[in-house]
Amino acid sequence: MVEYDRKALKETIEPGSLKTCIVGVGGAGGNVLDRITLDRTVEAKLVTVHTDIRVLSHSMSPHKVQLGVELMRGIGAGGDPELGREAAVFSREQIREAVDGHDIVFICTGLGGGTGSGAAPVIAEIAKGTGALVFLTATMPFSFEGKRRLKQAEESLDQLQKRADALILFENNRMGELTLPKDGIQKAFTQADQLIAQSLRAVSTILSTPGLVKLGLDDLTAALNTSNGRCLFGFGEARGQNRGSEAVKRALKSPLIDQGRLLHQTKTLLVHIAGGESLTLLEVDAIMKLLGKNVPDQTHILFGVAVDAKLGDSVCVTLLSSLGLAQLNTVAAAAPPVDMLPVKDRPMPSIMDNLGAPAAHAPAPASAPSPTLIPATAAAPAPRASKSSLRAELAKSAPATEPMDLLFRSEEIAAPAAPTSITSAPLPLSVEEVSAPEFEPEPEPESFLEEEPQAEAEAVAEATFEEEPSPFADEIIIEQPMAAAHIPEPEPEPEPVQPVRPPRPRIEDFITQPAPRPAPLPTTSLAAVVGRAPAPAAEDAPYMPGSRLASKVSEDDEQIAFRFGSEEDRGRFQKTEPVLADGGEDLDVPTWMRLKRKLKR
Ligand SMILES: Nc1nc2c(ncn2[C@@H]2O[C@H](COP(=O)(O)OP(=O)(O)OP(=O)(O)O)[C@@H](O)[C@H]2O)c(=O)[nH]1
Repeated sequence: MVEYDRKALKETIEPGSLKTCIVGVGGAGGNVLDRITLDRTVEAKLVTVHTDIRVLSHSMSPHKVQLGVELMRGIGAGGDPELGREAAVFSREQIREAVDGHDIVFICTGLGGGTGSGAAPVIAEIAKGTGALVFLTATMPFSFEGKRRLKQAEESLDQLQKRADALILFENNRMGELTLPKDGIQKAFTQADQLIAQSLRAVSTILSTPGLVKLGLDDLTAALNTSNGRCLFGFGEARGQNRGSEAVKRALKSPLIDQGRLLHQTKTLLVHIAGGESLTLLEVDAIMKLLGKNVPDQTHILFGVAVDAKLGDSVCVTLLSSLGLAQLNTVAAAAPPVDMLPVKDRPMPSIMDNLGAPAAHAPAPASAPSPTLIPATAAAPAPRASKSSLRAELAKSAPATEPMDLLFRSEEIAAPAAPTSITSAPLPLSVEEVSAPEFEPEPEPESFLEEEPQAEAEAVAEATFEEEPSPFADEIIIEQPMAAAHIPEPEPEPEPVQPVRPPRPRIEDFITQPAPRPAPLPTTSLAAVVGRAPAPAAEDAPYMPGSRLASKVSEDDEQIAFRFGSEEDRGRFQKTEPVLADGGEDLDVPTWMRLKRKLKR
């Protein structure tokens, strides 16, 4: 019999020995982090990062990083992922400092906006660079938020897929169903945040708590590995006499698995059972049997059990899987309610039955396919359930051969490991597992971090803060000749035009009062000219500098043709005959000069 050396296990992997960091990015990520901070149930460093200083200052998390301080000046990314990305690249050193030295980094965000969608892929890249395992927990936008947000979310997701080790995606649409329509959006968000926080807690517990039957990153990625998949997550906790079955029922009630209906479609389901010292094998067996009635025979069940004294007399059941988006929508619309599903009389393979079986790795008979359990063990007569704890039962009844390898996979964790590399992080994970042949080797994503931060920042600052051309610019230029046209005396030599933008006229000036006009001219003004001529109706309108009206030339003005006097400076064309275009403008004269020289014929 293989002795289960509990002390040895404790010495090698104390709960919490894996250092975990949770980074909430942007508004949605920050909200989830606030929830986790309030709950105080996850042992992790909590860091909120945001471009928006106001939101950041209200965050409850103990660590905060303001992204792109000089670049963004504390203002949010305004829904532009490009700005979010640039801000994160700008603050890469602060991000690295925050996540460095952790074995697992969870990045939690809402996709679709600017900061989360833009910064999360950069943060994922930085975190991976420190050697951590990177998990992304993200929401996809509500459909009412429009196609642009969805597109931004999908583009960001694409970048994240190349950088994170596993993605846990939630549909905000589905989480909106957690509340009654009358409850209001605030409650919908709160519920959604609670669920996300719960899933983060569950996943970090699964990864960091030493288990009797340990689940690792490979199991997690297998459960979540569906193309364009959305997370199916259920969690139940119960105490008391029927705590096992009660916990399963609660987990199945999760709206994210649609009262258990969606489990009928999943190919892989991760089941994690955790309890205090009093957890019995009988309870684990009963939980798995109950679950067996809710999943198809072909489902690949990844199964883990952990005993954690902190749980006291509680039993917790976590269900984790994923389903493709299209499938999710069709199933959710078509599947019958769980009550209407035929109760399966198929017996679930019993963990109790399996204990003590010599042929541990014998495949299940083809005629009786069963949900694949890890560890998969062959059927054997069930030992009588006793009141003793699960550990004691396992230790007593486990065979002396290979199965214990599987049951105590956590022993693998004890292998000495350099802390900086992902593959050597103290997880039951090896290079071979990561690059298993069923996974297509993906090309390395292009790095966000190649440019020097300062150069990048300067380039962005230039691009970001350059003033937009005034919509009134052309009118303003046209306005100048209109005023200058009435100068009776030859002007002094015009100054070369400086590339200085004229002050932008304010809209109020147009509405309430005339904008400041050029200095009054000694003889004529446009008003005077127009007054002398039989003015068309439109000309009676108040003078509005910058408007099209100001540049409009009446029939009479047409006759005020443009002709240069002999003393006019025509530059290098001084000695040639002017080339006159329609309206009498000399096209040989530079435009800026010509426009200032409209003279009465
Ligand atoms: N579940 C949940 N989703 C949210 C919450 N707030 C926002 N979202 C979703 O997350 C998306 C991004 O919103 P924010 O996180 O506010 O945006 P941001 O990433 O901070 O980006 P900017 O505001 O543009 O700087 C939205 O389109 C929503 O779908 C929240 O509190 N809970």
